[in-house]
Amino acid sequence: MNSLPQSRTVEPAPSLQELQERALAAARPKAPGGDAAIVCDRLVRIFSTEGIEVQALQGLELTIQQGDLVALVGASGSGKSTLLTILAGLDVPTAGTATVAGRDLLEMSARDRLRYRREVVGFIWQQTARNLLPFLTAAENIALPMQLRGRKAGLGSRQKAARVAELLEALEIGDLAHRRPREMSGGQQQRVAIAVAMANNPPVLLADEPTGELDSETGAAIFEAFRTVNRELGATVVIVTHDPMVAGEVRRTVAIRDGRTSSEVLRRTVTDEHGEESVNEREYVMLDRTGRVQLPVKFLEALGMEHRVAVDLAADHIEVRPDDIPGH
Ligand SMILES: Nc1ncnc2c1ncn2[C@@H]1O[C@H](COP(=O)(O)OP(=O)(O)OP(=O)(O)O)[C@@H](O)[C@H]1O
Repeated sequence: MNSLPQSRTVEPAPSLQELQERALAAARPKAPGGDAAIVCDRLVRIFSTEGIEVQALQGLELTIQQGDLVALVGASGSGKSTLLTILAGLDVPTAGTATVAGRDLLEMSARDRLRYRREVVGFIWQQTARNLLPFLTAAENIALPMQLRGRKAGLGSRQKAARVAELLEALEIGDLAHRRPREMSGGQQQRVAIAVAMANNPPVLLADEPTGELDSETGAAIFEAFRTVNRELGATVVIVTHDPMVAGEVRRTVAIRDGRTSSEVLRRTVTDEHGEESVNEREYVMLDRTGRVQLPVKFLEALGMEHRVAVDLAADHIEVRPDDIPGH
């Protein structure tokens, strides 16, 4: 893992007018999360079954900017699907706040929730058969969410047909337009499912293990389809995955551990002085508002750290060392 190169550019001193404008901008009230597409703050979800409580989310914090393409990873049972179903409006958190495209997920009425699921988020399940209606063709499946939107809010029939054609072309599935799901492969069904999820042009697209039932080559093609949707249709895309290929291709991978976001890997393409491009990768851990961080297990194991560690403040960083007076 390499750290990002330090920039040595010296910026010219700002003018008085620029300083005044900056001060005014800083004083203006800000919307929570700025222009973020998704903001979760201290999100908690507790399931109670037969007197046993499971804390699936334990104060999760997450901000995803508009236009981002993010992979959510984590061990089985860490809370990924719970988070995704809350963001999809299919489940309600026990406590905390969650905002998607400006909608407060805890404050929505049943009617708002239905509209939210039709217009604000698109969702793709792992099970290919669950995403499409078996008796409709691909084109009919894609048109259906637009029809369900109702006459008042929806498009006219010519506009709907144009949108279906646009999605068929963008996802390169024009040849499947008149096929029913049973006449398509699993990968083809998932590409149609992405088109269905994007039919009403939602700002956010969520997918739970979308390549889980596919071989790696087909999975790569599906991932390319998500990239197309992100780049060409402008959707913010969040994919829960175990697939190392998917996690290795996105700009940002967020790891969830025990119901909290624990670490992140950010990737950037950097160009050196010879014009050579390379991917720079850096791992970050999350710092919550009480100052807690979850250090990577592999780091702790490498230095045999447990229970108590020594911390010191240096000029521009904090040092964490193994306990230097064990036994006290
Ligand atoms: N409806 C439910 N009722 C009771 N417990 C649940 C429910 N849904 C999830 N859980 C529990 O919450 C925890 C988190 O589950 P979740 O499905 O979110 O994990 P995950 O990270 O998506 O796992 P996987 O990768 O295996 O899908 C688990 O302990 C799970 O058993």
